[in-house]
Amino acid sequence: MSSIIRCALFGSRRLHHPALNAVRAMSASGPTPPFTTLSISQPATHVTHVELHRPQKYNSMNKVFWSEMVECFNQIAEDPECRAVVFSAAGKIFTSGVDIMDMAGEILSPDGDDTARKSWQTRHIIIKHQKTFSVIEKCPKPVVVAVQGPCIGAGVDLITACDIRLCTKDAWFQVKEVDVGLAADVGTLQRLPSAIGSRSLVNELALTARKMFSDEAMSCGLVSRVLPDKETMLTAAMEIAVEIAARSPVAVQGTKINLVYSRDHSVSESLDYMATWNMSMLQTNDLMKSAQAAMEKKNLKDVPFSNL
Ligand SMILES: CCC/C=C/C=C/C(=O)SCCNC(=O)CCNC(=O)[C@H](O)C(C)(C)COP(=O)(O)OP(=O)(O)OC[C@H]1O[C@@H](n2cnc3c(N)ncnc32)[C@H](O)[C@@H]1OP(=O)(O)O
Repeated sequence: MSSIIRCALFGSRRLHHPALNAVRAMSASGPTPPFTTLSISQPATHVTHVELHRPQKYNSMNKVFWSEMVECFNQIAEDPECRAVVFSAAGKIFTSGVDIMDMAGEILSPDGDDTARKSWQTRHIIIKHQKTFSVIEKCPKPVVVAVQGPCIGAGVDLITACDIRLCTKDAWFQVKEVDVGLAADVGTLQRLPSAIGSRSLVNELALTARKMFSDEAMSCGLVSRVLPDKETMLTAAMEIAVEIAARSPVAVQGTKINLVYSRDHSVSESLDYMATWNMSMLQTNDLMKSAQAAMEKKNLKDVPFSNL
């Protein structure tokens, strides 16, 4: 386990279920050093909570956020203690997207003596920023995201890289990029179509930048639940994360990896990948432990699975 995550975890109270107690432990007072935009805690066994913490700046994404996310999720991916993640944002606004004041210089004035060099540098910058959300998808631990209020621009890029999306009744989503003169370039156009399922709706949202409110987000499948307020939503997110974390990490992480793979490949390729995956993963002790617990009608939360 990395020193940053360890410090974050052991610095916070170690609570177990029920989810409500865990949610109380989730209200962070500020970012967890050395991070300056993220607060990390362990509200329940094997569950890591990552909170975007710039509420005074509408949780906008400044330069340091884009690299801290990569550092944070790479550490979570490597942390055998973590089996599920809740991602949320402090305050009343989930995010207002990219921090326009902090980021404009980097995006609009790339270094380079000529167009070729400036273009090369710009390409490098875009790819670097794409990694900020791709790390969520590449992390084998499932990520439950909880959205309250506005989720704008890069916020949509972020949530579409997560595995399970919940929101509050007052949440709204906006693919804002065309309003600020650019085509969204860090994940929305690539991931939103499979998150929603209707190409026509994705096209409408991305081409007009109209706001989509929580009832429509629910009916089109962008979120799987709408909760009345933030506390109820965080409780629900925690309950889901605790359920996931109670199950075999071999089964859970294999499921996430194969779900992501099958989204991007044919059924035939995905079945082939699955067979290769499970030819070794079926040899886990967790299979027998889980089957025995099912036969004995035992709660999986009481079955000890080794860390992966
Ligand atoms: C290579 C990287 C690629 C990444 C691309 C990402 C693209 C995007 O994210 S596009 C979206 C960019 N964001 C916006 O356009 C911001 C939209 N903001 C809003 O819609 C509203 O501000 C909001 C709904 C969040 C809040 O509305 P409210 O009426 O409550 O407040 P305002 O008076 O509008 O704003 C208050 C001050 O906050 C400043 N602000 C808000 N958002 C941002 C932001 N993203 N970046 C920087 N500053 C922001 C706003 O300018 C006001 O400042 P001031 O006038 O100094 O009080």
